[in-house]
Amino acid sequence: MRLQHHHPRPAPHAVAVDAATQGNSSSSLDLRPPVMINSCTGRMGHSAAEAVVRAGLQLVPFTLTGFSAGVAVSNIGISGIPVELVGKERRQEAMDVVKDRYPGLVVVDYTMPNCVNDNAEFYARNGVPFVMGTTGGDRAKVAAAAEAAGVYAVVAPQMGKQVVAFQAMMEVMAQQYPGVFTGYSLTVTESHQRNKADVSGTAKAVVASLRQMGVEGFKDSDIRKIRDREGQLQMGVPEDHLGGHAFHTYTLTSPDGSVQFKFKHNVVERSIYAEGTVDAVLFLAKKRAEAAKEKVYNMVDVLLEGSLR
Ligand SMILES: NC(=O)C1=CN([C@@H]2O[C@H](COP(=O)(O)OP(=O)(O)OC[C@H]3O[C@@H](n4cnc5c(N)ncnc54)[C@H](O)[C@@H]3O)[C@@H](O)[C@H]2O)C=CC1
Ligand SMILES: O=C(O)C1=N[C@H](C(=O)O)C[C@H](O)C1
Repeated sequence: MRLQHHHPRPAPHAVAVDAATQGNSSSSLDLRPPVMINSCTGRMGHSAAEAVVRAGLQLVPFTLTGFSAGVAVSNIGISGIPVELVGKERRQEAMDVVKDRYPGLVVVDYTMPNCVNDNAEFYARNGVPFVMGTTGGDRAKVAAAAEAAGVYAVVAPQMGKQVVAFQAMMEVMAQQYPGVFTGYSLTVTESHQRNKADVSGTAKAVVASLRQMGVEGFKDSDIRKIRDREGQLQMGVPEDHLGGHAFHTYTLTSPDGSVQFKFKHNVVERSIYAEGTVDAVLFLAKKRAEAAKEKVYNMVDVLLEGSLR
């Protein structure tokens, strides 16, 4: 494994451009941090890594993986950049190397719901700011780990600007008109690619706002999760996007059935989240440079600050 070898600190092209045009001040470097993405082996991690490169930020050429030691997997390439895979058994060693070679880095996590808390605690313990894009886990514990370590973090199940704006609108509606949908019944259906492990984190967030608007008796487990091809096609997912989509429909019906509201957000592919991820990284770098008192944010905070491009 190349981790053992000493490499001179790289001079990333994007940072070098900044340094040349902005007088090489430490703040210009801080505001465009190197980014480590865990895991570039996954669909979302791969897409976010491409967006990082597109944005001219330096992609750290190491990525944590869910593969165990001994499993034969080869390293991967992101937009022509070779990225070395690091199994869990060597992740601390890798993080020590990465922190040394890429000072000021920000970490992005797109892994699996079952490792959200372990990963958040790992980043917090290492004092590295992180964007937790992975859904699931105990979200309060993720925030608590970052707070306790004094580490900046954006924790959000949804990074897509326009969907985040919809979430924000629902939060505002809940604050302004609590109880407006009292007595209404709710159904929620979401469809994602077949191997999405958990129920939509975005749907859960929107349902939380709908509860504040008066919807009663609706549990997260009532969200209808579609993962089969037939159900996906029936919901209107284009056939060539069965492998990468996020369709959501929320239906509110009045007690006598005379009024119905439907909210939908349908996304194919992953670029909307990947671009939002870069915005979250830049937002965290800014918060760190400002030494902001608040440490833990969500994407609505990023949107409200005008930091979503
Ligand atoms: N916040 C947002 O806007 C979005 C969030 N997501 C969420 O991101 C997560 C990942 O989604 P996908 O990329 O589609 O899944 P995926 O299954 O394609 O990728 C997950 C990757 O994580 C790796 N992994 C598993 N355990 C790991 C560990 N302990 N350390 C490092 N890597 C590990 C796996 O090997 C796999 O390559 C899901 O929770 C999904 O809901 C997805 C899209 C947008
Ligand atoms: O796994 C996905 O794909 C997505 N996950 C997020 C979620 O669970 O809300 C965001 C979006 O729905 C895509």
